[in-house]
Amino acid sequence: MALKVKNGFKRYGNDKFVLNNLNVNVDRGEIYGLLGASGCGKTTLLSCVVGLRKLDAGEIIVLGQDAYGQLGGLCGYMPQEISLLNSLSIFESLEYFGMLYGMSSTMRQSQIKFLSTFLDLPPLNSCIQDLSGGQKRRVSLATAMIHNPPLLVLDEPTVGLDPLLRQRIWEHLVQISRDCGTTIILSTHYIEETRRCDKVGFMRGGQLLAEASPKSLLSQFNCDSLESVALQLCREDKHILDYNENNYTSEFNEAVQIKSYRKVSISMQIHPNQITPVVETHHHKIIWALLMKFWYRHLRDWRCLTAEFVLPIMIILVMQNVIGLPPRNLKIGVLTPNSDEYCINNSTLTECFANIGICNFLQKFDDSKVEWIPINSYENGIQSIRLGNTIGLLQFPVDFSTHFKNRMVYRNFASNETIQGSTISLVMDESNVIIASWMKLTVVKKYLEFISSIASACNLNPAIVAEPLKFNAIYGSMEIWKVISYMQPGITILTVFMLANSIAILWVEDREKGLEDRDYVAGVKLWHRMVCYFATESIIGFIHLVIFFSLLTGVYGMEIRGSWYLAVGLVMMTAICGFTMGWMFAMLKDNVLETIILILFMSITQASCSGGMWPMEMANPIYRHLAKLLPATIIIESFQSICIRGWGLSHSSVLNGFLTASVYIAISISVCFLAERRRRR
Ligand SMILES: Nc1ncnc2c1ncn2[C@@H]1O[C@H](COP(=O)(O)OP(=O)(O)OP(=O)(O)O)[C@@H](O)[C@H]1O
Repeated sequence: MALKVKNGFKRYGNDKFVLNNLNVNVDRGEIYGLLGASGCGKTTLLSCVVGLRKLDAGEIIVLGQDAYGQLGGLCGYMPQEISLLNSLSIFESLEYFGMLYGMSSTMRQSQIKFLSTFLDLPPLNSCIQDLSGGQKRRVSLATAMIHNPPLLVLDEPTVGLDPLLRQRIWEHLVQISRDCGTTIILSTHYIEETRRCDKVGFMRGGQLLAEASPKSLLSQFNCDSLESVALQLCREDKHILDYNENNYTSEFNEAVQIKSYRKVSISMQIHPNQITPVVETHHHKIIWALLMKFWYRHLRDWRCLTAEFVLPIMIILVMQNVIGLPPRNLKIGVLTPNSDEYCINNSTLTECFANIGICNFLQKFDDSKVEWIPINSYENGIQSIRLGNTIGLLQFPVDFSTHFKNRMVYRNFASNETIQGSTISLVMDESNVIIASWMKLTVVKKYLEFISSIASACNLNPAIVAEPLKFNAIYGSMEIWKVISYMQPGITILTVFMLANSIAILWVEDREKGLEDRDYVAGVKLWHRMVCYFATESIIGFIHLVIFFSLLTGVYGMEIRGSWYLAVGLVMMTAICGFTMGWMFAMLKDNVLETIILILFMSITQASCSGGMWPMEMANPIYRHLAKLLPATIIIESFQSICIRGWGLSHSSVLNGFLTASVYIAISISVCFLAERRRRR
């Protein structure tokens, strides 16, 4: 027996049973036509037959294999959807499946030649995405038949094909079933074409109403067409009270009731080839085929090319040219009450107190960063800020130079008038806190330079007037506002992680289009996919690494003070961690949009809470602890320690980065296997 389903039950979640105590018997070499209304459970039954789903209860024996699982080369499966990769050509698609089934190159070539003539396929170099619906179905049928399997499971194979081609296909199916003993199980909505079947099964509400040869059904029901038999079977089904006869064309109405199994007769056809075939899996050919597919897809799909190569370059360019650069052309109003003292002596700046003018102070500023806008009154200065024409007002009191000189000369004995007359005031638009902070820091720095130059001109040690504070850097730079050097390691890790994560989208897209299921039936296991994704994604991760390191260190002066091996190793571990987590997302989600939202959620959370852009020391303590659960947090800290501090593996901070990545990789892979087990139930 080729297929035996005994008391099969199946339902999705807690819904009603889709297969409800179903019994099906298909002999070897038989063509079995499965008929029934849309939604009666034909596809569900076929997916259980090919091992995509498990029955909830009951028994299913396929080609003598009392096991649920992949049939590999034993079965050729044509699902209802096209389920072919759009970016491959017809030839590549057929080659791909031929390789999955472990066919030799010569066998593949001769089968492709035969099928392309027999099914009247378009030129073999045509891309799948450029084919019409009918052409795609023919290619899909060809891929199911490429390896001459002992069992063909075809879900609506002739939909959308012209009558001549349908006729040819039927002739071929009859021929291979007679000559090669191929068992063919197919579902169709064209009732009359199943006259050529050895047996037909009428399905309704998850059960078979009848199962017999077309001839015996016609004589049993005394009808001249199978369509009339179907109609009569429905009429006789007394549980269906509201059946509307006029609505019946090629469909049954849906009704799910528990009914007793009614077998009309069984046409037994014994074929000499009754030995149970053995499922053979050619692991190396499967991996090679998958690698070929992934490679072509990555090279041909512009979305992959953009995400993988253009996006990282764009991120670096945007980051380096936007974040952390000093401001340019900040418009600051400057109020100097009596303009004649603006510059008291512009010629001999080396004389004591000759460089004490307002202009000497303002000249300390970089013209490209600050643009001084002369203002004639305090009110106008404030108005100018309110109107958004300037972002601040630097106000000098009347006789600033004289008072400032007196303040330096009299020091402790300076009067209040002198102190007030030498005090510069700055009013800022504080709505932009980053610009305001930069300006205030810069004014203090320039003020210290200003008085230091006055001290030098008066033959005093400038250190006397400097602030009595000394700052030193063990790691990092003393340059104020060098935020970018803090962010570079974080952004590298976050971007590599996010890009690697996005593999989940391709994986789920394949599942949505039925590619994953079709591969599964052909013998592709989860670990095969993982090996191939590991190989391709590691290469892509390495390319990202080269892009990041060459641009950041080569062009933008990022320093790697520690070991390059460690830095490269950690970024590669990040990529692996990112794509294995991507696999995990893909195994947990079935919808592309949900997957994109999940990746976005992960990326945004990590970007803001992992310490890559903003130090977690400044975060709420609860968040600070929670952030440690994000994979990027500890990895970023580790990468910062390697790049900025030059630390090695002996520092726990660096070691923890590698350990964290390893733990997340292990968790993700384990979840994938668990999810796969659950999925195939
Ligand atoms: N993955 C799923 N999750 C939940 N319900 C499902 C799922 N797949 C199918 N169903 C439900 O199971 C029932 C049977 O679906 P199935 O696809 O097997 O019918 P069918 O006879 O093949 O229909 P058609 O002829 O239109 O292809 C339908 O009611 C459908 O909504």
